[in-house]
Amino acid sequence: MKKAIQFGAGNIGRGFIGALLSNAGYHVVFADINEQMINELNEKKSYQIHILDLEKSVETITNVSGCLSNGTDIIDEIASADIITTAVGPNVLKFIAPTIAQGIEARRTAGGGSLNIIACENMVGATSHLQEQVLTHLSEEGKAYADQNVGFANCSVDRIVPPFQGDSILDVGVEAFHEWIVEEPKLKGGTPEIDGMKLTDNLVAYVQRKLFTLNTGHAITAYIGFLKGLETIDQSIQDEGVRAIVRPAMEESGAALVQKHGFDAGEHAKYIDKIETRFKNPYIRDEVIRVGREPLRKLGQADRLVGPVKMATEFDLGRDHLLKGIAAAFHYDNTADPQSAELQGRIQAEGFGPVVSDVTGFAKDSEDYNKVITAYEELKSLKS
Ligand SMILES: NC(=O)c1ccc[n+]([C@@H]2O[C@H](COP(=O)([O-])OP(=O)(O)OC[C@H]3O[C@@H](n4cnc5c(N)ncnc54)[C@H](O)[C@@H]3O)[C@@H](O)[C@H]2O)c1
Ligand SMILES: O=P(O)(O)OC[C@@H](O)[C@@H](O)[C@H](O)[C@H](O)CO
Repeated sequence: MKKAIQFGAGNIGRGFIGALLSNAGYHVVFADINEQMINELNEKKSYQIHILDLEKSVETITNVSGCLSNGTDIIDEIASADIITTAVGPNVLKFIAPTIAQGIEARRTAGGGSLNIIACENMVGATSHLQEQVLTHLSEEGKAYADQNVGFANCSVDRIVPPFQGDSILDVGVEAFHEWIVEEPKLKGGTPEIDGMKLTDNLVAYVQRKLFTLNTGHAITAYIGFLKGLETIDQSIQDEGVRAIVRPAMEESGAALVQKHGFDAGEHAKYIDKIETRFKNPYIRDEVIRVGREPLRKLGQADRLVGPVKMATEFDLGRDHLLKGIAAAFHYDNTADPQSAELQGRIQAEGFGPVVSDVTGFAKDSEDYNKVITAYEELKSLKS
């Protein structure tokens, strides 16, 4: 039987990618540092996915097991796997890279064949980033082997999967919508047959379309909602004041995406409509603190907030609402989130202006910089 390793037995790992792989006939080994989750997977060997949408249903996922990602068994698992996927968070890829490299070396020694690795993270070029990290841990022979036998394919991954309270810690609650688009030319040893995996040779367009529309709108909904004292995404997007920033922000990034990648403007407007409907889903409880998590990552220069501003700038297009969204992110003050605490600490210690320039790359007194400073002041009136 084919074997898949899914690094990260969290929401998207169990709620989407692991499930697709299991349904495609793979035995799925979830690799995680969460011992309780791993023990439970090995004991129950199955879990349930609750589709929480207008039409509800329950899907049972079988043929799964668990393995500690920081133990020793994982090396043998990698040596004999057909596909490796990850959903651990972009900042964690560097921690799993040495393990993947050891597994590739073991595979080489054992004379193993082709393997594909796909990092399913909200980040442009996540797999290429993982590949760079893995290469630093490989011997020269390991690098040559990987070059011949290991495909590192980027992807775009889309399904809203917030934390869920089920009968077992393994159960997940998901929206019905899902989209996984994988960069076909990078795959090695033929294309794996996985229902629900779409293939493209133009991945950057699809990753940016998703990250700069859904995740842009999601993050701005979370940050403005948080400022207004709202708890969930659906509450926030139903608030007219929040929607009045989020919708035009998605339209601004949309105009830039249409210019950049040649998407059909009418189709893109429908894509935005669908995303807004997904945010309004009343059957899932998605807290603004999950969607707003790690604000420094989200403010990164290729990420969902600054990324579309740069793209709009490239085509000399409007970006005022995106800039308001950036200002809202700088207001995100949640002591339970280490990156929020770091951001607020920096603003206190260094002053707001220097932090804006440093984090966003907007030059002091540039148009975008000045608009963020003004919006930051204006948004103070929303604070609950
Ligand atoms: N949840 C969603 O709606 C969603 C949708 C699309 C993409 N994503 C992306 O998927 C990734 C994971 O998000 P999530 O919501 O599933 O997060 P999550 O916190 O639910 O899951 C992350 C998992 O990674 C595990 N982990 C942490 N360090 C690890 C390590 N060193 N080795 C192995 N496992 C480790 C954690 O224990 C956890 O189980 C992120 O990049 C996120 O942007 C999430
Ligand atoms: O996972 P993050 O922190 O990059 O972003 C939070 C949410 O926007 C994200 O998880 C979405 O739910 C997901 O990208 C939907 O496909």
